Amino acid sequence: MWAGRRIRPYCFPQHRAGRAALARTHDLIVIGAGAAGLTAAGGCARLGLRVALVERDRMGGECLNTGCVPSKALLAAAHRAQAVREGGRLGILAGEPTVDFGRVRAHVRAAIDAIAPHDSEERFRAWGVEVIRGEARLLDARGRVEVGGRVLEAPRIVLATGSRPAIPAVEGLAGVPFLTNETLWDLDRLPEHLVVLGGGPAGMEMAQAFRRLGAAVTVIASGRPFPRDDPEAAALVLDRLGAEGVTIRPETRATRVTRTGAGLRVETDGGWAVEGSHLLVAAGRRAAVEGLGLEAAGVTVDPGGIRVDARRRTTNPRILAIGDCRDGPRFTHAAGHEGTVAVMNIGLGIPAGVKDAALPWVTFTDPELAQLGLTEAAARERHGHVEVHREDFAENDRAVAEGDTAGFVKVIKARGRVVGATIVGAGAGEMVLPWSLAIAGKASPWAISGAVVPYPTHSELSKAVAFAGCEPRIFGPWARRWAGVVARLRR
Ligand SMILES: Cc1cc2nc3c(=O)[nH]c(=O)nc-3n(C[C@H](O)[C@H](O)[C@H](O)COP(=O)(O)OP(=O)(O)OC[C@H]3O[C@@H](n4cnc5c(N)ncnc54)[C@H](O)[C@@H]3O)c2cc1C
Ligand SMILES: NC(=O)c1ccc[n+]([C@@H]2O[C@H](COP(=O)([O-])OP(=O)(O)OC[C@H]3O[C@@H](n4cnc5c(N)ncnc54)[C@H](O)[C@@H]3O)[C@@H](O)[C@H]2O)c1
Repeated sequence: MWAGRRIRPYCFPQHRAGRAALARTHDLIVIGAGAAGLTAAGGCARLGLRVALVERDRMGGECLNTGCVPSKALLAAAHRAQAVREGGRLGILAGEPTVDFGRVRAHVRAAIDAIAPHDSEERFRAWGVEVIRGEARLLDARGRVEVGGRVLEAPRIVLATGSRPAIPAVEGLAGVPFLTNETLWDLDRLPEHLVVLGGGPAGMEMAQAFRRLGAAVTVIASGRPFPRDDPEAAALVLDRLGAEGVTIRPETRATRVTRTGAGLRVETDGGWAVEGSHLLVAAGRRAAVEGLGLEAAGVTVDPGGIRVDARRRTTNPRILAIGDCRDGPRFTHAAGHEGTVAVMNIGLGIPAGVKDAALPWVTFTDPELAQLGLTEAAARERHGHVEVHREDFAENDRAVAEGDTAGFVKVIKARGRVVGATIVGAGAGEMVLPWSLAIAGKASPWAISGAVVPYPTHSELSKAVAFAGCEPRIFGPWARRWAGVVARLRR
């Protein structure tokens, strides 16, 4: 990719001797020890750079402590409860499960504790990272950072400060005790009736988890639930949630929240209202940039987060912003990937950029909802004419044998290239890899269709949908003509 181009190293200028270089305490300062910051700090330290990693709270950030890990652990417990409930369909009669919420919580805690050493201070110190506990603040545009009275200085800074829950402007909300992903895990009993504000992945995953654990759940979403996903795939998940008893009010905006004797009451713009015991606000995110000194450092913040280019440089090119704090998609794998891009830019001087074309995301409801690249609608808007190939789970022997046939794989091509894939169904998240490679141009549908895939697996769906696109060529006029010649020679 870089052949023939003169590479201007984007690494620390060790060659620049003199006062400024000597005053520098580090080669790189990383602020925030979540998925993004840990990847950047660890990678650069392992290349031999002097790295400071500043964290004001828990190592591992949101994903480990209040996001992906606890939510997936809670969903796992909820899915077990549902499997017990639904066993009768396959002849296993167990009835309504007893949910011991204390033990569910212990399972969630144990999952966090088991993964925590991976993100621990000890692990990063062993790689040579100086882990500093405290709140960091940029002092100027030159690369000076203050933490607890100590001033650090480095030629490059990586901002990886993550995001916080966005609290919508709803009358009365500030006056009632509501939950967010930061406090949800402290609940010591199952809510009787959880009202969820927000129909994105965070709200919908928790809606299904709490419903399956036995709570009544109502979701209020100001727009279409799963707003970024393929509507047909989203409808399939919404149908399942509805069948399980989750009440969903789409296109409904919460306007007022008041306390009631036992809980709270949420009023909405349509005049409809609901009373619940608990309220979970999962209405999007805002970049965590308060008090960070961005103005002094010449770093611009847009409404969606810190403004960055493809290399994740901010408006101050010495300062990169990666992960949830910048404007863009907010996922752990995106944060980690951007950490790697930072290592390439800062550690190796390679001007690598982030390519979003094959970005996957998965919502871990049951059925799972996975999207890579463009949805069908987005592809039509961008490319005009598109080719769509689809295979239903109902056609897959494994899905039939397991009695779980809701779902499909849809692959979207534009000008012969795969530009997007939607997978909804059991284990959809585990099926993204071939399509990620196809969108990145590293595997062709032809290669996927020719792979030998074990029977019976859901992976056969990917092979089948790839084959559907190749079928006209395989059994087309040229192949038939050639087969005719071969047959005539043998007759
Ligand atoms: C409920 C929920 C479930 C999720 N599930 C998934 C999932 O299944 N898959 C997925 O891909 N994504 C998921 N996400 C999104 C994922 O958690 C985030 O995209 C990811 O954690 C972002 O990582 P990050 O490193 O950018 O930020 P963070 O993990 O938020 O880390 C930022 C760190 O910076 C620290 N910090 C901030 N300011 C300062 C400062 N001034 N000084 C020092 N330290 C500072 C913070 O304390 C924090 O530790 C989920 C999110 C939520 C809310
Ligand atoms: N499986 C995953 O990868 C996963 C899971 C959870 C969260 N996340 C990430 O975490 C972040 C946060 O997720 P999220 O679901 O909170 O955000 P989101 O932006 O995806 O969804 C926000 C939802 O809140 C609704 N909303 C906003 N204001 C409202 C109001 N006043 N009344 C009613 N509804 C309102 C919107 O209509 C939308 O449905 C996202 O960036 C997401 O990518 C990822």
